[in-house]
Amino acid sequence: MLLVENVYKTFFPGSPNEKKALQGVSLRLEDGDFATVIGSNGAGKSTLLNAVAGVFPVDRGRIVIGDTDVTRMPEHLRARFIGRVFQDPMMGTAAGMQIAENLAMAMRRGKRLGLRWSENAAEYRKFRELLVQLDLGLEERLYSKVGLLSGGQRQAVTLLMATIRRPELLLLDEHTAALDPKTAEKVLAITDRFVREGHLTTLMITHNMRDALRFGNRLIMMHNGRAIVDVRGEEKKKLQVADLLALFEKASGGEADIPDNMLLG
Ligand SMILES: Nc1ncnc2c1ncn2[C@@H]1O[C@H](COP(=O)(O)OP(=O)(O)OP(=O)(O)O)[C@@H](O)[C@H]1O
Repeated sequence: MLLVENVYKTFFPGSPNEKKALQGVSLRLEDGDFATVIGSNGAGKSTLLNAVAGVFPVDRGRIVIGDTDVTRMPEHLRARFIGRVFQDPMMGTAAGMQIAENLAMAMRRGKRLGLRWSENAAEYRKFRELLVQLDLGLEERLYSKVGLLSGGQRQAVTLLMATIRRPELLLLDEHTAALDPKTAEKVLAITDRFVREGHLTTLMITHNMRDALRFGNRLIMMHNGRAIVDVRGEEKKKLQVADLLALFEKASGGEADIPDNMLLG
């Protein structure tokens, strides 16, 4: 469960560069909810994910993950509840380490690495099985350095790392935007499978309206630092891109610019 209650965040307050990024955003995800998040450029989507992850303190409001009020919890402690995948495939993995070492690190999130941490045969068997699920042939490359993988392969490994120990919450910030369309499709399919099978509570930012409609059981639209539309279930299933554009227009009072990359999706 994720509760975001009336959260505000202003960057550089009181200065000429003041930016009100979140202006009373509220939303609640139930266990297993998979919400896609769309919105115009600068709507506050990434800021929302960063606020939830604890990258910076919020000015007002409350954030609860599961049973824990994390509003004042520092990012490194919050990390034990959260799996994250960023847009940049270089960010989630350690390039100089093997795939197996990266996965071993993710298994021990927040714990000390034991002396024999890289020699656990049972664990390596498990890694191999998990890599088979990705269907990218990576099970044969357990000992390859992650830096040698393609962007899509790296994102898939990052996704595995983010979910290898079931997180209370999975945050995906345009995690396929930097990939070519075919690879993006593959990583999205893996994402969808992991989220469904793990019944993971998930927030996925996307610029692609089609993806926002195809995936998840909830769709949240942000504008001016607020969640202005929240459709779910059957209502979401019936939505088409044209309906989404109309909703966007109406909910933003006609003032939101729809980015081209959102339309192209
Ligand atoms: N760390 C920061 N310091 C200062 N301003 C920031 C910071 N992070 C975000 N902002 C500003 O807050 C506003 C919201 O940004 P945010 O990145 O959350 O939007 P977004 O909806 O993710 O947009 P996009 O689709 O363009 O990525 C923007 O005006 C942005 O410039």
